[in-house]
Amino acid sequence: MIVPGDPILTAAQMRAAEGRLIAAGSSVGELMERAGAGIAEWVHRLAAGSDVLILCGPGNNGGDGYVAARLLAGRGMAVRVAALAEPRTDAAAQARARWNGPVEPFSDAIAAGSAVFVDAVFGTGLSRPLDPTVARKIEALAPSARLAIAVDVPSFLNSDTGENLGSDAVTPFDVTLALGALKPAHVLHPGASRCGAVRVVDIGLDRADIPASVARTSTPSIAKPQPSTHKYSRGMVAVVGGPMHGASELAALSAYRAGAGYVLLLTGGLPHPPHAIVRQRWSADALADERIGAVVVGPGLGRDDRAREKLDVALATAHPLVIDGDALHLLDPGRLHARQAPTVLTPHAGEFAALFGEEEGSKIVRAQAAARRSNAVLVFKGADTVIASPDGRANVLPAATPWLSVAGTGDVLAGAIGAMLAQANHAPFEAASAGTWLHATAANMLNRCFLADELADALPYALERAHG
Ligand SMILES: NC(=O)C1=CN([C@@H]2O[C@H](COP(=O)(O)OP(=O)(O)OC[C@H]3O[C@@H](n4cnc5c(N)ncnc54)[C@H](OP(=O)(O)O)[C@@H]3O)[C@@H](O)[C@H]2O)[C@H](O)CC1
Ligand SMILES: [K+]
Repeated sequence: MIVPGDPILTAAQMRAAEGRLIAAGSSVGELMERAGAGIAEWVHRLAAGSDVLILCGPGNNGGDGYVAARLLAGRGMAVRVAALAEPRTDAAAQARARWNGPVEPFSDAIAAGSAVFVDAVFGTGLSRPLDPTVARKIEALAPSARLAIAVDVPSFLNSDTGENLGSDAVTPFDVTLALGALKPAHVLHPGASRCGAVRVVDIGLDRADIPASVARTSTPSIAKPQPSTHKYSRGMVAVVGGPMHGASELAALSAYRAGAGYVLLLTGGLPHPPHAIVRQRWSADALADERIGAVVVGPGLGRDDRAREKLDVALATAHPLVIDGDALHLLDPGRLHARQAPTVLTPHAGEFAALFGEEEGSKIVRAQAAARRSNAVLVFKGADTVIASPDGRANVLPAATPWLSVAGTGDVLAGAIGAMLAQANHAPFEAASAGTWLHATAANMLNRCFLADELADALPYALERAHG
């Protein structure tokens, strides 16, 4: 159901992949040549004849910069190079030696500026916060240039976490050329919002040979109904209601709009449109129907004893379960180990911290750890939503429109995931990834101040894209 997306590698995984290429006969110098050639190609295309300033650091990121400078000058472009420090690796020293032009001191380069700024100061080897004067200099150059291009990652970002190790200045690049593969800094905030357009430059890594357990979510492949399909095989979703009727109504509507064949809303409300939602009063045996493919509990549930009782009933069923909103406040994640059926949790940052604490590590690492601890699929929501499975796999959703930050969109997400989960053969990680993708894609299509109801109504258009 989910087509594997672009892999996202940590610095250690990149070094290991590089090591395997070297063991197979390549040299660091060759890899640097490929990286430099890829960068030169992009810079040549984007600079359109403008003069270029390349800032080089002491490691192999700087080495890539020297190679790109040589190749761009060879193509007749006006290139200036400035260095923060002398090269400290053999490959970077060789690349520096093959650059025939002058190397300006760092501070002079800043003063002169340039139309196109290429940041090759630090890449995956950044190991600590930047010296404030260095940070300020890089951060001054990027906005003053017509075009700012980062080699591998903007030099003030922790590649593994996306954390800003520069000053407090917000310095967005226009383009980031990720070498060999995406890194967490390209998809996790605040890093993701500093990278601009991210393009992966091929440096010869064999896709089959690099870890694919963490990837950017790609377009899912969701099956269309067939002539033999009936409402229960499309998926029956039960939404457990509570005192906030609107929230559970939204989740129910969204489950239909994401393709469910039957939606049961367990609430005390009187019938009202849309009449397709089957409303039934809550009772302890309301979830006994074996045809139910997924239960959504949490939107509008409340946090009182009655809500707790409903959550307990839902947890005790053998149905796949989406636990969202209020139910996350009532949940002891340790209890989920006893469940045989799949469980999906959809916390935002505050709910995540309340459930799992403020652990160290990137959002990906924290989501993976929480998934393992709770034996549930985690949808760790935010501008950089991470979906993690207890088996270690994780997907990071490409950035969605900030217009999603409006009441009710979480309820719509819970319903969409419920619909995916209820369909036959949809494993929970794939269902959660597909549901979040549909939700973000529908929001991107609207891309204006929409109501959560309208977001639910837009889901079929996103679904059409996933039908291939
Ligand atoms: N992995 C690959 O497949 C390839 C990667 N390439 C490029 O190489 C870089 C990674 O290169 P590396 O040399 O490991 O690291 P960096 O260039 O990012 O920088 C390391 C040097 O910078 C020093 N450092 C680190 N943090 C700071 C800081 N805050 N202030 C000052 N100096 C810092 C570090 O010093 P240490 O004291 O920490 O050792 C190093 O001297 C990758 O991003 C790609 O661009 C290859 O070109 C191709 C294959
Ligand atoms: K860089």
